[in-house]
Amino acid sequence: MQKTTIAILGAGAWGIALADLASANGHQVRVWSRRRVANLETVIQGAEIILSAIAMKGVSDVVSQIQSFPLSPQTIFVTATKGLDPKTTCTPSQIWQTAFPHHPVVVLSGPNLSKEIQQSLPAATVVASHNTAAAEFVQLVFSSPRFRVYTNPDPLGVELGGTLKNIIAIAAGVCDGLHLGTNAKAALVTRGLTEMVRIGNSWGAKTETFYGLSGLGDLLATCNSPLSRNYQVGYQMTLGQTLPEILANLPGTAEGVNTCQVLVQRAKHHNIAVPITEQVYRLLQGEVTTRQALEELMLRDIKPEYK
Ligand SMILES: NC(=O)C1=CN([C@@H]2O[C@H](COP(=O)(O)OP(=O)(O)OC[C@H]3O[C@@H](n4cnc5c(N)ncnc54)[C@H](O)[C@@H]3O)[C@@H](O)[C@H]2O)C=CC1
Ligand SMILES: O=C(CO)COP(=O)(O)O
Repeated sequence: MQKTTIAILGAGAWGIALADLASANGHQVRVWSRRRVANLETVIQGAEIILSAIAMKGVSDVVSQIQSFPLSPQTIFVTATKGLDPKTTCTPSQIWQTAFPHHPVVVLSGPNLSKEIQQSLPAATVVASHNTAAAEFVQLVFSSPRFRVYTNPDPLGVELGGTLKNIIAIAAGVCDGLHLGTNAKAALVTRGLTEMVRIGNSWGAKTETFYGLSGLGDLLATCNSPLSRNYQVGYQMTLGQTLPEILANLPGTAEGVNTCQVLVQRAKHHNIAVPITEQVYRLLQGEVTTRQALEELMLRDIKPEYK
């Protein structure tokens, strides 16, 4: 394909990994971060794709900065952030789409631990949009023999898969830290997926999306890897560290911590049962120990598997 100009916003682990993938495919890549000298307006000038790999806490601010700059009407926005806005509970793609209603917005999400991608290990991801042509264009830009990119027409489901699994990954870290065994881990991940589908459906996402790469795929990756920062938060809580201590030493962002808080609010408001999320929330708040959280989950009222 022809050379594309891509502006990558966010020079964290994921922004740099995506920049390297696009550069390796011969595209012209410019990276912006709040800590670099490059000016945001200059970086996005003339870009055919603006890809955001900014942590959730910075998304709204960067979106409003970009709103004041001139843009080509063809510019495609790609969002790779996995979080929820604490004020509005909106997803990052909803924030981008509201700010730029006439531009295509594509969600990029999948089982993509950046450290493995930086080691050139093979991986697959999903690009999802209501604008099929835009998703196919982004698919071409990033596809390579070591990065297999699928398209999907359910951006909300793809985005929520990547966002909601972070909470289950915290719980999985607890499960491994307490040495609860393989049966417990399988039960947690499976019931976690049920919880993700329940939340996703109430939001308007499709069930089948959660059984794909961006849902089950990302859940398997992050619930089974010490490379996942969210998993690390849960694991280290079993070692008796406090949340502020863990976060102070964590390499990068664990979005699940904030997502959990936002989700508990939203679930209460919409009357959705989220027992695992609730226990992770109470644990992060210091209201229960890891053992008490486990006990609360195991002693819930018995019920049918699907209801
Ligand atoms: N690292 C990974 O394996 C993957 C991460 N993600 C997601 O990508 C996002 C970024 O993750 P990482 O790069 O790993 O995190 P990181 O902590 O390494 O980097 C975060 C980036 O966001 C920027 N940022 C933070 N607050 C900001 C603000 N207020 N204004 C402007 N920029 C701000 C930082 O400067 C940095 O460039 C997260 O939502 C994460 O869930 C998604 C897939 C894989
Ligand atoms: O989302 C990820 C891999 O797909 C990265 O997970 P963590 O944010 O938990 O490190």
